[in-house]
Amino acid sequence: LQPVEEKKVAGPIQIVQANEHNFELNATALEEVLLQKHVKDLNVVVVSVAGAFRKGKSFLLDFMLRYMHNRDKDSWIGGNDEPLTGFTWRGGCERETTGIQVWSEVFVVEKPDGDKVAVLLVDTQGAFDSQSTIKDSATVFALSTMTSSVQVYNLSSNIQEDDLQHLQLFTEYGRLAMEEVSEKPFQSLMFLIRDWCFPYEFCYGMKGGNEFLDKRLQVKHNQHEELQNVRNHIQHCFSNINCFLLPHPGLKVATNPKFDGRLMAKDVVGAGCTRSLLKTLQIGAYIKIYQGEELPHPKTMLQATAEANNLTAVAGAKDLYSKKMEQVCGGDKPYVAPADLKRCHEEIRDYSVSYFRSVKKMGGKEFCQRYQNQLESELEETYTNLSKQNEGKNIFYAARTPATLFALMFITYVVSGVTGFIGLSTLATLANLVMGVALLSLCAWGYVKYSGEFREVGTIIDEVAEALWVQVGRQCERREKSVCVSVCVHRLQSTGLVFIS
Ligand SMILES: Nc1nc2c(ncn2[C@@H]2O[C@H](COP(=O)(O)OP(=O)(O)OP(=O)(O)O)[C@@H](O)[C@H]2O)c(=O)[nH]1
Ligand SMILES: [Mg+2]
Repeated sequence: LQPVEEKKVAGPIQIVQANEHNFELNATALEEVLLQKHVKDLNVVVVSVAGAFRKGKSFLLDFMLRYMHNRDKDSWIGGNDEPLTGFTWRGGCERETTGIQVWSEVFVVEKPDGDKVAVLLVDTQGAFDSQSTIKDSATVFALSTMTSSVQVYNLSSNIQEDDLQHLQLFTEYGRLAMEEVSEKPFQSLMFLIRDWCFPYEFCYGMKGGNEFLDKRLQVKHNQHEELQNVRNHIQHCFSNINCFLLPHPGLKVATNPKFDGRLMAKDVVGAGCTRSLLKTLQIGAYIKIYQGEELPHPKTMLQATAEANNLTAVAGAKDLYSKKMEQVCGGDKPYVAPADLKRCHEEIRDYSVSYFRSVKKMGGKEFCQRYQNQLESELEETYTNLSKQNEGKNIFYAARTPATLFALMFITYVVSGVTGFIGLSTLATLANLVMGVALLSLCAWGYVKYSGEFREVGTIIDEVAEALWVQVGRQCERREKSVCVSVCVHRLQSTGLVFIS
């Protein structure tokens, strides 16, 4: 590839570079191509070719280049001895084109209405090669679809259902990155079917192609929903959809040169002539979106299905757990002893985990184990919530706060009486103050519980009362223990067997 500055001879320019599953835009190179003097003020028609790798995309673009150079001549297709040059293409099974390339020469074409437009040819990295992830393929396809006036979807021999499914996935990925999602986010799509072998059913070219496409994209009432969805999605994504059937180059092109590329090139160039220069430059903005982490990652079919299987099994197991626990400690069930609740939880948890394990899932052992761990921790969380709910049903538990406050009031009342009587007036005032606060808190707590307003205040009072309760409980326990120990010591001493100092 040649740098733009030294561009004397036209050639391919790498505008999107693929580095280790990351795509970077060479904005300067693109600007230089588009800001050439003779095209600066014209609308740009971007024609891009995308599809699976090794299917003759670059080869086709080179014929388009030939056509653009010789479109006034009759023999544009070139002689048998002329080697095909332009975007690099080659035979073999390994991928050739990477990232996105544009042809440095922008062709000025006059539309039938006399307006001039600049035509930019774009070659893209083939999808599904062995070095690209689904995300890489989706990114290249989506970027080229978003920025092109005509996206040529290069297919081999037929339109298969998986071709439509991939188109749906990739265009959805494109739509995600676009901010304003208008009804039809993309311009024209052309299915280009290479090596068409059934001219006796649908004749080669645009007419046969469109008839064939109508049949393929037809939505029927008795069709499965999945098939209808794919078709509706594609129809809703592009303002214009066409199809072109191309014969095998080895057989027909040589004998009937007026047919193949020329017709198609004319149609491609004639379509969607309104895209502006600005729109093309939006590639930069889109690339940033794809470099970020906001968009969901497209996945392989197996991975997506395995995730869906596992998530459904997790949801089923959780549902099972909730239903069974509902029967034990649901909203309308009375308080359960915490130990019993724990035992039930453990039984039901094991049951729902074994349900999860019994569901047939894709993805392998390790993958499923991850979801099982997730299920187990979610069940523990649900159990914690359920046991809190259960505690709330214990009326003694619920009465803890008012009981503590009452006790506090009673104690401070007695203390203030006694201290006042023996003349410790400061202590008596302090005790009175505490009693007042306790009374106020009790009133506030009662109001919160009755009205459901100011719940934060209620929570604070509950927490303070709980702390007091726990503290007093511990003190009592300690006292009980020390009494026990002293009783034991006393008994032992009285036996005369042990001497304890
Ligand atoms: N069967 C068949 N082969 C073709 C056709 N057009 C080109 N080829 C051959 O396909 C091979 C690959 O051509 P390329 O143009 O490099 O393919 P590509 O799709 O750009 O490949 P990548 O850049 O790797 O994605 C070459 O050997 C071509 O001769 C066609 O219409 N039918
Ligand atoms: Mg190529």
